[in-house]
Amino acid sequence: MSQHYYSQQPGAEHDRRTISAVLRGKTFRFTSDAGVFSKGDVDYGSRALIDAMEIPDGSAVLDVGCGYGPIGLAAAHLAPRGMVTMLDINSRAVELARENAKLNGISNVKVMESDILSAVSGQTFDIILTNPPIRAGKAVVHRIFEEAYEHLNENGALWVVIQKKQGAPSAAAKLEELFGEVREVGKDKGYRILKAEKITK
Ligand SMILES: C[S@@+](CC[C@H](N)C(=O)[O-])C[C@H]1O[C@@H](n2cnc3c(N)ncnc32)[C@H](O)[C@@H]1O
Repeated sequence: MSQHYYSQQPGAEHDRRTISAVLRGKTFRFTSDAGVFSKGDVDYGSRALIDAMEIPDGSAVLDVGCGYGPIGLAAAHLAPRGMVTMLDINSRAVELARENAKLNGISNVKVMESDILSAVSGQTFDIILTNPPIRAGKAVVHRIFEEAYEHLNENGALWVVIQKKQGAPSAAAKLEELFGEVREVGKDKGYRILKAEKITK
């Protein structure tokens, strides 16, 4: 069975642990496990995105590739009257994200197993957040961007964190092709935060 963090069913032996992290002023506890992304600590890039993201209360938010949940759960904390949908292809990550919502007393989330955005067909969102699975390949990352564009409301925004050396320039080019314009709204070490707004004229 595959051991990659982006597998549907990671075969790795369990190695559950609970870590804590302060995100946007709230102390979260996250249970992580072998076979999920960044199990030992909240990923530096995810933190950079969490620090930069603007989530107006009441927003319909989508976190694509939620892992054990730091980005989506931080968004749910920032928008208590909003609803955050969290998706991941990895069934272990999905279970952990559900568990972590409970562990942190967060109820305005839905967590679903999904290949890209397949589980939310027909739904649209105000904000889509992603720390994309670079190791799954460029085709997957570009499909996430394409499907995100399709699932955004008018004036909605896609926020992406990506390392410069892992393809930020090519991601920005793809986003520009889809959205017409993309802005770099944050920079932290080698990470770039890109924001693309869906403005139809
Ligand atoms: C870079 S990790 C980010 C995880 C999490 N957001 C975090 O901050 O820790 C990318 C995530 O995308 C998921 N993923 C990979 N391929 C996917 C796909 N085709 N559809 C949905 N999620 C996918 C992986 O399982 C992984 O959890």
